[in-house]
Amino acid sequence: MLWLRAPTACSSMRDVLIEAQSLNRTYRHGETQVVALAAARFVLSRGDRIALGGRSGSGKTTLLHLMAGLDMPTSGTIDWPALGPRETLLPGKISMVFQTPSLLEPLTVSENVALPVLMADTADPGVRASDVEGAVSAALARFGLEALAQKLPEGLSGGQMQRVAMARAAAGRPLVILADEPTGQLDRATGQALLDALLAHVANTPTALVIATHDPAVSAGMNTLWRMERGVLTEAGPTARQP
Ligand SMILES: Nc1ncnc2c1ncn2[C@@H]1O[C@H](COP(=O)(O)OP(=O)(O)OP(=O)(O)O)[C@@H](O)[C@H]1O
Repeated sequence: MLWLRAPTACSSMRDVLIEAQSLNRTYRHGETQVVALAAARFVLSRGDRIALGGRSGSGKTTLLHLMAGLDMPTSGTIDWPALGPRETLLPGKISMVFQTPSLLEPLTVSENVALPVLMADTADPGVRASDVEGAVSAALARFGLEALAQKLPEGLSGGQMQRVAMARAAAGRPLVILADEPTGQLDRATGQALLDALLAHVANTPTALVIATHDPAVSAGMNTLWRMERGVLTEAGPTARQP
């Protein structure tokens, strides 16, 4: 089933962060084609909390990369009405937590968290250095990383690296955070703590979250379920959290 949640009367194009129509992504291996995303339609609005479920290989990473503007569709359209052109999205307006380790090895935890905030600020010279420091300190505190701030990634556990990646994605307060199975390598308690910190960080803000996950506990923390099945995206409905 294809679907589109159209902007409602009380929402406007300023509320629509990402909108896609007939979005396709096909990978080619010589003569073979893999349809990773087929005719997807969706709207992501301010404040949305989306859990993106689906089996391994169903197309979740492909969808997240298209939403972030990291990849181009084979056909169809994707737009960021409230965010601007694709080349301006990362890392200030949209941030990504990748499935695989992505910290920069020569930089400390603190520097890794600061990097996207600094990169985003280059487009906004009005932001002061103290604002960057404040954003980094707040993110380190939020994700329980203060004691690790001066460590290099090589001295961290996998779970700690994932916390740093999440703090890095959240520090600059982007309008969209896309996270690709951020708790996949963590035990349940650690994963829940990471999700709780993220939800607390974005509480009462317009930031929209889309989290690809196989973890029912993560899905339960979101408001809406999207499901991928062999490249087909459906909205599976509200989670238990939704009134
Ligand atoms: N760069 C690529 N080149 C060729 N095929 C790819 C590429 N990336 C993904 N695919 C294929 O596209 C399909 C969707 O992959 P994708 O990584 O988006 O799924 P996923 O749901 O994120 O999987 P997982 O849960 O295992 O991360 C799979 O069949 C995969 O093999």
